[in-house]
Amino acid sequence: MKDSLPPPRPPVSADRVIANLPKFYTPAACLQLKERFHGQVPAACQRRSRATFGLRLAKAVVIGDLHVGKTSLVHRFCKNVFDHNYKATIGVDFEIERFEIAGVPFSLQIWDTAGQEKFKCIASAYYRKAQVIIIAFDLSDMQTLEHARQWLEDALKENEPGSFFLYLVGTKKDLLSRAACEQAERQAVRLANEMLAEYWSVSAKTGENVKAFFSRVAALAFERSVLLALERSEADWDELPSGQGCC
Ligand SMILES: Nc1nc2c(ncn2[C@@H]2O[C@H](COP(=O)(O)OP(=O)(O)OP(=O)(O)O)[C@@H](O)[C@H]2O)c(=O)[nH]1
Ligand SMILES: [Mg+2]
Repeated sequence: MKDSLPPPRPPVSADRVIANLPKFYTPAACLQLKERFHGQVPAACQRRSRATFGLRLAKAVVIGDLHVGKTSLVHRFCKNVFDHNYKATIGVDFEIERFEIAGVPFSLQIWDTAGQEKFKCIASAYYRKAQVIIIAFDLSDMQTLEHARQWLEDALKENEPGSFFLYLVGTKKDLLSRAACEQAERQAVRLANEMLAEYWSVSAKTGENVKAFFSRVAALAFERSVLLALERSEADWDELPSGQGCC
């Protein structure tokens, strides 16, 4: 009997433990202004807090022009590395990052896609059923921002509007002066508002805002999945024997 139990999961690292809703980058373009989880979320999680929850997962897909820094962003977050050399992504790649949010295990499956046109048809097959779409552009090459709308259209071919959280992320912040960055951000925030996206500026090279960004992504996806689960089956949820619910 004892042998059939799955081995216990190693604890998540301290910087993947999220107790409160991480803050937005700018109130000018954010998905939620509030700084706490929805009231029902901590309560629901606490009810099951001592249970061994089934692992919950959200799918996040990173898209955007070639060379904007999608792979670098994902590698900085998942492996804490940065490579100056450019190696184009072929098709797609993915990483899984484990979090503990409000005491509950939650994972982010991060799909890193190729920006090169010739790989687009392979990559777009992986957009489906994404809870999160991250459109990356290069702050030092504003042409890549102009293509963000097209990337959103591509994502909408595979997903219903409103079924995913949308983030617009300006990369390579380290390459710009403060004034140049502010100017680029003004343009990006305007577009983020039109697209109903949350805006972030990051640098994979220095690591600036990378953890904060992905923590925010994971926490908002988690909150939505708990609220949806509660909405869908409040009754089932309450009937589950302790230890078998999600939250
Ligand atoms: N200075 C600086 N360079 C960066 C940053 N992020 C990425 N780069 C560089 O930009 C180049 C492209 O980065 P990638 O992460 O490979 O770009 P990508 O978007 O994944 O490209 P594709 O896979 O072809 O779509 C590489 O030479 C990186 O070293 C950053 O934050 N700062
Ligand atoms: Mg890449």
